[in-house]
Amino acid sequence: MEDTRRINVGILGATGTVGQRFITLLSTHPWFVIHKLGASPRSAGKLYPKAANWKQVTPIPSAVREMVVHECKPEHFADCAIIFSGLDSDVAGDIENAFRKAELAVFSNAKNYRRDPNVPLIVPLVNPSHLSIIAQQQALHSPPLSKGFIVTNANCSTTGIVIPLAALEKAFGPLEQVIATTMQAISGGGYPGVPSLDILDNIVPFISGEEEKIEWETLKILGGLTEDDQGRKQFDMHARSPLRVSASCNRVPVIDGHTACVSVRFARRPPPSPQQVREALGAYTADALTLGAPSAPVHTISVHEEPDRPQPRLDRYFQEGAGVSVGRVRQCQVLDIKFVVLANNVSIGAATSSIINAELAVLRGVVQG
Ligand SMILES: NC(=O)C1=CN([C@@H]2O[C@H](COP(=O)(O)OP(=O)(O)OC[C@H]3O[C@@H](n4cnc5c(N)ncnc54)[C@H](OP(=O)(O)O)[C@@H]3O)[C@@H](O)[C@H]2O)C=CC1
Ligand SMILES: N[C@@H](CC(=O)OP(=O)(O)O)C(=O)O
Repeated sequence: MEDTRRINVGILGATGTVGQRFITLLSTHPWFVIHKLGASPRSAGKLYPKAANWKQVTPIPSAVREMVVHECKPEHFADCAIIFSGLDSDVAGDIENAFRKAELAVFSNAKNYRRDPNVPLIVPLVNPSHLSIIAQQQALHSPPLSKGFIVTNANCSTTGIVIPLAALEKAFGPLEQVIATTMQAISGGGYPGVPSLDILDNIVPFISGEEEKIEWETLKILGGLTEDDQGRKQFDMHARSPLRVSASCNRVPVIDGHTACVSVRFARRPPPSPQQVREALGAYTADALTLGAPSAPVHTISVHEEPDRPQPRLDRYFQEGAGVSVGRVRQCQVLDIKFVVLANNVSIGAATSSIINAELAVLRGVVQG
């Protein structure tokens, strides 16, 4: 039977890089209907095409061409069941909290609440079960909430790295050590981003705060959600694995698509062979797909045999940007296995993850339409 649900959604930061991707994806979504748009006071009151410096390859969808942009105040969004946030992190903390307090369900791309012990940090192709902490977040809020909550998705580089790691952990047990070196696209910094004179003909070997985020977020995502003696849920970074992560981050002259070279040591000895790793990665199916999330990719990981893949220009649209591409799986002479992974930072690294997270929350009955 056809699923005919229609759920009104609002987009905060609708004029930005991630906000534009939200609009493009949501304009054809089977359940979600774009109902309200929000951005800064500079954009508020303007028709969307006047407020946004549209940078997508497809035109502004007709659904938003006549919409007026609002200030990001909950009263303008009261008739939305879901709020997607692509807000600048300088303002996301206070605004998202105000929306939660107003009993709105917020799905955020910003970093502000990722470390909150009652906020799930969800890469939808990895740990959707962490949505179960929402009830505790609502109960511990002052005053307690019945519908409002915040769910975050991960940093875009973390997302690309953690998906193959989850597949390896599922197939071969706990991981002990991970060393990752990223080559991150310019779009990761939002628009206009790094000045052209800094990034053309160049590599910038520093992205503020990025290495710490990859090293910490990976542990929260792959870690377990355990209960203490009083039945209180808590994220246990090492419940499932004794993992330690080291990241080095670089900005490179690529428009979209974050690449990472990753080396892994497994806890179990002997470790799997490169061929076993290839097979496990290719066989990985995210629970989000089996649970019925409409935006979940049919194939989570594309495994390349060619020696020169993945490449951002060729592989960033795999599964419309919702899957990740892995290649160069081989033995590592220091740890066990090494490979290269590419993820579309503005799709599965940002808007697509938020959208799948919201779909999963709807399927769990945490959000009502
Ligand atoms: N780009 C990426 O690949 C990824 C980004 N993220 C995160 O997503 C968020 C958005 O990133 P991105 O789209 O790149 O950033 P942009 O700078 O492109 O967009 C920021 C958005 O925030 C709005 N904004 C700024 N100030 C205010 C304010 N005072 N009140 C309300 N709205 C405001 C802007 O509105 P206006 O146009 O009116 O100024 C704009 O819509 C960030 O937190 C970022 O860290 C996460 C993963 C990946
Ligand atoms: N810092 C990332 C993008 C980003 O905004 O990350 P975060 O959501 O963790 O702040 C990049 O530059 O590619």
